Amino acid sequence: MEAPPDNDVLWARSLHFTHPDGSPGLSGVTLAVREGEILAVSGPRGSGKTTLLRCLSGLEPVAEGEIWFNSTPLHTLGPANRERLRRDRFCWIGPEPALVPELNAWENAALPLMLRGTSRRRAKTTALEWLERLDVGEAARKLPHRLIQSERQRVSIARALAPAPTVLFADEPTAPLHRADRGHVLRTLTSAARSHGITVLLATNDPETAALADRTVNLLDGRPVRTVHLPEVPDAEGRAACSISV
Ligand SMILES: Nc1ncnc2c1ncn2[C@@H]1O[C@H](COP(=O)(O)OP(=O)(O)OP(=O)(O)O)[C@@H](O)[C@H]1O
Repeated sequence: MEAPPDNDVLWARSLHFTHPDGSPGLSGVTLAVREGEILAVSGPRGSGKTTLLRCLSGLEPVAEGEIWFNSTPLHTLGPANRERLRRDRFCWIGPEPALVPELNAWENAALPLMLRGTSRRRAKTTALEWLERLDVGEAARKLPHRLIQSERQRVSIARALAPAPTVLFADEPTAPLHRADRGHVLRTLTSAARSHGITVLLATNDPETAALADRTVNLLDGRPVRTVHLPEVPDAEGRAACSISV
């Protein structure tokens, strides 16, 4: 078992994952993510993007393969240590906002900071700054049920960025937003990541979203594929691009 190169913050080798009901999830995924990199994980619906992010973040233990976070082997950590690592170093944004219903917007956004030991006062200041940046500052004192879906998602994004995690896992983070709002929220997310050196894994099947990343890994049926561009051919059956497994 060999630790990954120093400049890779996350490194996975030959990951295999099968869902509890026997459905195939991942078959032999190998990838490296550099520190501060924004990596898009792209592919059609059901190609395994969410599964890959869940495995890399330690939410799902893999059946086979290795996952390294810096020099820590995630694949051999017990549940308590995995949980601690996830709390202290990772943040997650899902396609649906998942806020604590009893806490207002700023308290939700401040929660990960307080769990990491930041004082309530400092956590509140930081949370309010992030809510402002994401255009939901005015909703800071509202409970989640008084917010519309897109506001709740902005609060989820503020909550994920506020602690400046080492790695941010963002699974279709702008799915609940109107198309017109997506650009602003994604730019806020990517510029925050770049200015704070946050490494981002961004699952998306939207090419415009993937274009904001430094690099894209394409998945198909739980394995990475490479898109090969072929020269245009005049015949009607010719294809300009195809994908091959690598
Ligand atoms: N909990 C589960 N139990 C069984 N099969 C699952 C489970 N979650 C996902 N799958 C299956 O695993 C495959 C990969 O799903 P996954 O959600 O990772 O894909 P995805 O690329 O993120 O899709 P989407 O774009 O729709 O979110 C799919 O065939 C899916 O039906």
